[in-house]
Amino acid sequence: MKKQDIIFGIHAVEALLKHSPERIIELWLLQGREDERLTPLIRQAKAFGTSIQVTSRKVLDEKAESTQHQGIVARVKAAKILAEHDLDELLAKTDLPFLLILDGVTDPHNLGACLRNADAAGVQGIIVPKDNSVGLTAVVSKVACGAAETVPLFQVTNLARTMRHLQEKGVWIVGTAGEADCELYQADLKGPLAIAMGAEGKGLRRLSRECCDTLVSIPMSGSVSSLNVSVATGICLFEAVRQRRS
Ligand SMILES: C[S@@+](CC[C@H](N)C(=O)[O-])C[C@H]1O[C@@H](n2cnc3c(N)ncnc32)[C@H](O)[C@@H]1O
Repeated sequence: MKKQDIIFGIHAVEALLKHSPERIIELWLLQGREDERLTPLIRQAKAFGTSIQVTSRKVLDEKAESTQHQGIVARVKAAKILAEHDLDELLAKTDLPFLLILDGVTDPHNLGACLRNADAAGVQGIIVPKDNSVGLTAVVSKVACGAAETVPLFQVTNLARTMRHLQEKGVWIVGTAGEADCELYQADLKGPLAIAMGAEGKGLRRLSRECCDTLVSIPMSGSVSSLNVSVATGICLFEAVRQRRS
C-alpha cells in the first residue's frame, strides 16, 4: 500500500495546510518564489514545524513529475482510504444526503474537475469503484484546487452493491445518459440524492444503469454526441443545487 504522496500547486497545498496539515512531511519551494501568494503558506507551514526546503525548478519539476507546481510541492502521508462501511457514518451525519457517483472515470483532470464541482455544489461525498478508476493522484489534487482535501472520496469494491445499499437507506439515485428520455430539468432532485455519472468512453455500465432509480439526459442542441463528464457533472449538480434551494 502507498504510504506517501506528492501534492503540488498553491490551492492544493493551501487546502492541505488548512484541512490536514498533519499529513505534510516536507515542503519544497522554488528558489526566489517567496511572493505574496506563497508567503502565507510558508508562514503557516513554519508554524506547524514543517520541514521546508528551497530548491531549483528542475528539482521541483522532478518531485512533482509536472511543471504545473506553481513553485510549491509537498510530500505527504497518503490520505486515509474511505470504503463502503465509511459511507454509513456519513449518511448517519446528514439529514439530506447529496452524493456523486462516478462510474469509472479514469482521467485525473476529469476527477479533479468533478471534485472541484462537487465541493462548490456542497456534495457530501463522491463514490467511485476501486478498480478501473483514477484515485487521488497529485494531478487530481492539483486540478481539484483544494477540493481533494474537502470532499471525501469513497472507493468501493462493488459499486452496484453500494448503490443498492444507498437505496435501502432512502437515497434516490439519478443516473445520467445522453439518450435518456427524461430531461434533467424535469427530474425531482430535492430529496436524498446521488447523481451517477458514467465513464469518459463508455458511460454508465449496464449494471450501474440498472441500479439507478431513473435516468436523465442533459438536452443537447448541437452536433456533438455528449459532454465531457466533468462538465456534465457540473450541470447536474447545480441543477440539484437550484432545486434544493427553492
Ligand atoms: C463522455 S460521456 C460518455 C459518452 C458515452 N459514449 C455514452 O454513451 O454515455 C461521460 C458521461 O458524461 C455524462 N454525460 C455527457 N453528456 C451527457 C448528456 N447529454 N446527458 C446526460 N449525461 C451526459 C454521462 O454521465 C456520461 O456517462
